[in-house]
Amino acid sequence: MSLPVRKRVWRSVGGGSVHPSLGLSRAALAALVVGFGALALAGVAVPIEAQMAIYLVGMIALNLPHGGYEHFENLRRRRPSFRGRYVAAYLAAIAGFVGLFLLAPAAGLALALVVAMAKGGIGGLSVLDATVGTEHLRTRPQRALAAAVRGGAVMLVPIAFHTDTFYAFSTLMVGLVDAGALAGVGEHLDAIRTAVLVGYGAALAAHVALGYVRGGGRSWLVDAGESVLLAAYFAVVPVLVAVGLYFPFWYSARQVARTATVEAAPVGDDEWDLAGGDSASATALRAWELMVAGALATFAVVAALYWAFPNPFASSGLLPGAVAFWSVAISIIALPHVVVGELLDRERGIWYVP
Ligand SMILES: CC1=C(/C=C/C(C)=C/C=C/C(C)=C/C=O)C(C)(C)CCC1
Repeated sequence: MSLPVRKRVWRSVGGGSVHPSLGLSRAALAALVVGFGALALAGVAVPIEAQMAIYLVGMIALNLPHGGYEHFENLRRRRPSFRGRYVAAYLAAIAGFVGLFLLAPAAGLALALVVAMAKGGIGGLSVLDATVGTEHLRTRPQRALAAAVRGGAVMLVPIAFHTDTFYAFSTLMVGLVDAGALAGVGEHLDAIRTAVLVGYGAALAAHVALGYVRGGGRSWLVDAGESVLLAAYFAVVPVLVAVGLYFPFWYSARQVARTATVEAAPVGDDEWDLAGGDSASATALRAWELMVAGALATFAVVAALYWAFPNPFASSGLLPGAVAFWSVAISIIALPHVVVGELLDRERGIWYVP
């Protein structure tokens, strides 16, 4: 028996035509698995400086504008009063997360990992809902497991397969406030690695098996294939490159596919359209103005975060310091993406699927 979630119907609404970025995202990840797998087999190590540069370009230049665009798309045709509440809740969530990180940096780091996993997991499931359908996911717990497996690939798999790099950069991240906050964790790394490996492996196997038992079919095959591809990608590709390219080349590309697939469905009230206009050029100009305003607002938030942390670059060099700062900053900015944009927005949600 299937349980309704909101007004969602857990099936494709796209009438069979799915945006090409869905296929491209799969091809990109598979190519990276093969490429980095071959490098590893040949004993070639990718310099850490190059990895950090790839991470920063992927996460700042490519991922950030897409995050802003998702909010624009969500708010575009909503009532002004709703937009006002949304922005207020957004800023409150950011302030709360900063407070937590300042008071308890290890808990703040844990929340940052949860935010990255929730964005990848819940956002990824919505793409599946809209494009391929999710008939094989019959119950709420089964859907939660599906989201946890997709999201868990992003942070749990790297903990198990790139443990030392993960720990080193985690230490830098808490170092924005307290360089010693993770000192006690170092001696337990082997145990943590084993627990994560066993736990994640069991969750992945249970997810694939349950989907088969609960109906199988094409949606199960796609879901199982993508879940295994994500796990392989984060196991094989070095963690900074993997996370830095996952968000633009998988997350963002696939949300474009979701948007394109549900475009035909009613998405709000044209009366309030932020980008409305009498001509195509008037609409383009308004969209441009909104993008510039959004960029300046984001810059102001990032500047405030830089000012709020006692050691914004973790007392480290430019590249590692920037990776640590940006990872904390983007997680703080992305918390409301999940909480305000999806969980509190009962009417529609940022990963809208009718
Ligand atoms: C802990 C840790 C990392 C954490 C990254 C995070 C937490 C990224 C969050 C991204 C988000 C939320 C993007 C949203 O669009 C790194 C830098 C990969 C390196 C390894 C250790």
